[in-house]
Amino acid sequence: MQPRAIAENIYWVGLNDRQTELFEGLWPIKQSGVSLNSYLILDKKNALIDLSSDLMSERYIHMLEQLIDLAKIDYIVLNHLEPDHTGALLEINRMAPNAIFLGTAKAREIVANFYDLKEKFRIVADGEEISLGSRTLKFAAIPFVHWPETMVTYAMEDQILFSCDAFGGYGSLPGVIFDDQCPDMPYMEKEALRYYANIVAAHSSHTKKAIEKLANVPIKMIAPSHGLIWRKEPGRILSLYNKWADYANGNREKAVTLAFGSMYGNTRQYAEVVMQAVAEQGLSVEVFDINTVHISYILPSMWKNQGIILCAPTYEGSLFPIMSNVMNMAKIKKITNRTTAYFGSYAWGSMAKKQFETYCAEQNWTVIENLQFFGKPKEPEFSVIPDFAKRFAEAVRNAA
Ligand SMILES: Cc1cc2nc3c(=O)[nH]c(=O)nc-3n(C[C@H](O)[C@H](O)[C@H](O)COP(=O)(O)O)c2cc1C
Repeated sequence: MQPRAIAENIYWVGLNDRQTELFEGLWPIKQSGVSLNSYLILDKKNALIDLSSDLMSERYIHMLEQLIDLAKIDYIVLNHLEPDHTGALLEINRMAPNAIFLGTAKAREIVANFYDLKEKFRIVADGEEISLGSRTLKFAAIPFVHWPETMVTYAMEDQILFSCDAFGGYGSLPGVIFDDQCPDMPYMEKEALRYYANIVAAHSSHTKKAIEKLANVPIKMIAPSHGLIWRKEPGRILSLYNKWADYANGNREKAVTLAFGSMYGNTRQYAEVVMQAVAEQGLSVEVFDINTVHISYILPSMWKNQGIILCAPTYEGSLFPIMSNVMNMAKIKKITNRTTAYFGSYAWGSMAKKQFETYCAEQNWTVIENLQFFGKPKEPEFSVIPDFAKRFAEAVRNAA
């Protein structure tokens, strides 16, 4: 894509990353892609806000050169030091010798260690303002959304919030950059939730604090570092992030995530019947076959839903390893206080039940059922499902 003006003399200089298979080495983005948004403000002093990855530096520099001689850049604002925004830093630094980097004190520490860049860095305080000439930039620290050094930059006269990873989402930009131009908002919002659950969710209390800190700031536009620029409805992405952050504390959807894995079909067959019974209790059930569906796509469902049912067999004395990965990731992402159940097949002896119990105690998950069956599920195991579904639905509905 080519640079686009988002306001007078303020440009989006972003790129779609369609090459990276796994964002952060973990999260599949091959199908959705992700945009790496950077912004250039031309004024008496010229400022660049966030950069791009090392993979993209050549194309990124080419984009910038359409707008400015890089030697004329005065400030480079580093809202966040993750390498998807800073990989191009050394190359840019070489081509923009007159630029001073701006960031928090923590950003200075990180930049010194990641890029050996110790000179040319000016620490900006929380709330500090810098005049570019006709425009003023104001900086606000939002630590741990999602690294400790993170801040946002606010263009005061234009009321544009350059929010970096906050309020961002996966999904490459579909030839347009604004929310009001996007042909498929439900898709972009779904990808924003996946991004939230994968990247931000574990830091939800900090996200809430950031949203509260920004509550009285008049915002006409939110320009994040990934995904669409929110021009028509900046309040929309703010309220979505607020809702998603609130799921950490309760008020989750009265709905169910059912994740199952199976080697030979016994557990899968049982999971299908459980799914049907729970759905017949009037709860919406989102089902994931963990053998093939990446955890990245399961986490958003687990994050928003109160009910989580896990079905997996025993493997080498333990829970099926892919299920252990699902549970471990849920733990890392601080998915706590859920209503849950486990079902799984085994053949000669198993610690799976016990492991599930221990896990639930740690995560403060309320266990409604924890049941194993020998080989193929049979009538006694099937007969308990209707009563389980009733108790489970009730517990989900009554959860705070
Ligand atoms: C590699 C392998 C390791 C297994 N390890 C155990 C085990 O340690 N304990 C056990 O009770 N069953 C074990 N089983 C048996 C499975 O748990 C059993 O076949 C179960 O019915 C599989 O469920 P599924 O059809 O849903 O895959 C193992 C099976 C395989 C293939």
